[in-house]
Amino acid sequence: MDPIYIVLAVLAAVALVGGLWYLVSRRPGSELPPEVTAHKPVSAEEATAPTPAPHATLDLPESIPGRMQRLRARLAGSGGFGRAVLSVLSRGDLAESDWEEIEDTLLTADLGLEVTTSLMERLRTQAKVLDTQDPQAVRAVLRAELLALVDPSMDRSLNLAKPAPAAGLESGTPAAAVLMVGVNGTGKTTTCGKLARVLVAQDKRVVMGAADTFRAAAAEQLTTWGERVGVPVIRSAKEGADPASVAFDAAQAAAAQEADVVLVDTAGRLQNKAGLMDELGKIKRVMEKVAPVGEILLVLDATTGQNGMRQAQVFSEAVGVTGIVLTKLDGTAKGGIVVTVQRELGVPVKLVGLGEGADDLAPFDPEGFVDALLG
Ligand SMILES: Nc1nc2c(ncn2[C@@H]2O[C@H](COP(=O)(O)OP(=O)(O)OP(=O)(O)O)[C@@H](O)[C@H]2O)c(=O)[nH]1
Repeated sequence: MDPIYIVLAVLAAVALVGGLWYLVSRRPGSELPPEVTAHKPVSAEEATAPTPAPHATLDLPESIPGRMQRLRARLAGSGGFGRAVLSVLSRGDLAESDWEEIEDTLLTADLGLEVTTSLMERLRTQAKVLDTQDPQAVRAVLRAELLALVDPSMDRSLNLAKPAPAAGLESGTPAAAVLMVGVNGTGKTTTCGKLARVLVAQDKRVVMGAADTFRAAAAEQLTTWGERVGVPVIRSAKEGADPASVAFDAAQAAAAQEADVVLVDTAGRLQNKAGLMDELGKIKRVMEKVAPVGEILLVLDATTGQNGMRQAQVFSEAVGVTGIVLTKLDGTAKGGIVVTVQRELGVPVKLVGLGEGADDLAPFDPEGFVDALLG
């Protein structure tokens, strides 16, 4: 064949393949997914507007019995100290070295000196009157003592009653407001998302506010949770925007939408107590232009032990805490922090976080907790 015909045939084949590729790449659905295209610039008004709840199938929590069973198993993993004390007590005829072993175990579990001392005294008294060879009797005594320390009489329900509107509220009905406070990294944003998920499953209408304006990723993280559970998120486009203004917008949007609950996430990075008091106090004050804030949850990382306790004190002085969320209980054998934090702050542990998963948040149940500690 003449070489000119060969060249022409090759050119024609190249043109045909190129044309086909162009047509296929223009077909609907073959464009890049939106998350890898550049972000459209957002105005401040657009950014503080609620993100629309998507209509796609929403992510709902696992059934309650399934969730509780899984959580109990995970909690049992954090309960090393209950089982350890039980096994020493069951030896019968305890020598001084056995009592020292019990004391060390209780202190290591973050029960604190005062609680450990009084628990040791009570256990010693009980051991004198009790047949410590009987494992069931020993277990019953230890269970009763631990339960008394955890205090089942405390009211652990979340205050989600609809508040009376403040005088300044122009329209709408205010939602029950929950403010999430705590040091950075303790799990505030995650807890907001997990809690929203539980409330949505209870048919409550929820709005979330991303008042953690310190870290842009925190607002992104909350928005992702909002999309998963079908909850609008109020946020600001600007990193470092005034958190109080975002919290106010969230409370007002929730009132306008007649939502049941508004959950507001905050930052916890302030270097000093005065700054923290100012910021949290201001957030609460401006939210109360819409309605009183019924629940201020202090989120504490259970693995931080006594250091976490110091932070807890600062937060509770900065803003009146009404309940504690103890996160990361799955990652510690120091379950004693439940007792310590309740005694020091005088407020109940209301929720516990037992993992990073969306369903790893549970109401705190004293009996279930103590049983898990004892294995
Ligand atoms: N194991 C475990 N991890 C948790 C739990 N709760 C939260 N986390 C993880 O802790 C890390 C921090 O959680 P965030 O929700 O971002 O914490 P934050 O307090 O909002 O942090 P800042 O936004 O920096 O203030 C994340 O990796 C979470 O997945 C829990 O109960 N157990």
